[in-house]
Amino acid sequence: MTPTHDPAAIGLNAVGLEVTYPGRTRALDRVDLAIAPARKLAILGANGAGKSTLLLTLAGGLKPQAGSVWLDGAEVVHNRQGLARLRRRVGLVLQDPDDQLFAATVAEDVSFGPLNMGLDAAEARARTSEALAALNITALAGRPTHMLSFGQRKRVAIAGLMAMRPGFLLLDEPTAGLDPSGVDDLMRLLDGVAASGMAVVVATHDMDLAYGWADRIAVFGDGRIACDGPPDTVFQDHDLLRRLGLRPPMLGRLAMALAARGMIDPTRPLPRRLDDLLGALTSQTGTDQPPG
Ligand SMILES: Nc1ncnc2c1ncn2[C@@H]1O[C@H](COP(=O)(O)OP(=O)(O)OP(=O)(O)O)[C@@H](O)[C@H]1O
Repeated sequence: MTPTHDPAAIGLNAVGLEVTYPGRTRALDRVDLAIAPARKLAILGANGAGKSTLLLTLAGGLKPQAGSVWLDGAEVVHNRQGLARLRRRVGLVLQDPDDQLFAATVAEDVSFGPLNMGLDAAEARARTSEALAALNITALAGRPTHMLSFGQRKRVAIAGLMAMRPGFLLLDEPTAGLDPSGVDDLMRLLDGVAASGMAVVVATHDMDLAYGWADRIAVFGDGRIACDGPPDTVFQDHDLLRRLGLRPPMLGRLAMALAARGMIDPTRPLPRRLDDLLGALTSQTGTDQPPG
C-alpha cells in the first residue's frame, strides 16, 4: 500500500503499521502518520482505539508485525543499535508514572536517563536541575518517589524524559489525574517544549484540551486513523466523531453555531480558545464588550 506521506521526510513517521496482540484482533491496522519537528499533535480516540499501542510502537517498545517506523529519513531497525538510536530521539511518557519511576529519589530518577546516555555527571546534574525547574518540582529533588502524590509522580516521569532532550516527546494521557492548574501548567510547558523545536505528541480523550492546544489532530477508531488535520477542520465532522464515540469540543460547537448565525466571521478559521472567541465576537459586533 502507498503511504500517505514521504517516510523519508525529516521527522518521525509511521508507515503501514500493523500490530496484533496475541489472541486478539488488530490494535493497529495499516497506520500512516507523519510527525514533523516542533509540531503539537493530539491523538484522539475512544478507549481501546489503539492510541497507546501506536505510541509504544513509535517509541520502539513494540515491534509491528508489518509496516515500519522511520526516524529522520532512516527506517528503524529493531536491533540493539537501531532501538538505541530511536530511544535517544524519542521519549515516551507512560500513562501510569509508576510504570516509569524506579530510582530511590526524584533527582536520581530524573538523572538516570542522561547518565545512561553516557553524559558525564556534571552535564547530567545540569540537565536534571533544568528539567526539575521546568516541571516546578525542584523542591522535591531529594524526596523518595514512592512518597509523592500521583500528580507529582507524573511530573517526575515527564522531567525524566525531558532531561534526555529527545527530539520527539510522546505523552500517553498526560493530564489524567492532574488538577486543573496542573493541566494548565503542563500544557503551557508543552507549548514551550514545542517552541524549542521538539515535536510533542499527546494521546488523550479530552476533546476540549486537544482543540485548544494542538496544531494538528489525528482521530483514531478501531486501530485506524479516521481523520488527520487541523483542529478546526477535524472537529467539524461531528458525525464521524460521534460514530467513533467522541464528543465534539464545547468551544468548537459554540464557535460553529456563532459562525453559522453570522455572529463571528464565518470566513475566518474558527476560534479555538475562549479569549479568541471573545475577540472574534467583539470585532464582529464592533463593540468592546461581547453580547452578554
Ligand atoms: N498487552 C495487551 N495484550 C492484549 N491486548 C491488548 C494489550 N494492550 C492493549 N490491548 C488491546 O489493544 C487494543 C488497543 O489498546 P490501546 O491500549 O492501544 O488503546 P487506547 O486507545 O490507548 O485505549 P485507552 O484510551 O483505553 O488507553 C484494545 O482492544 C486493547 O484491549
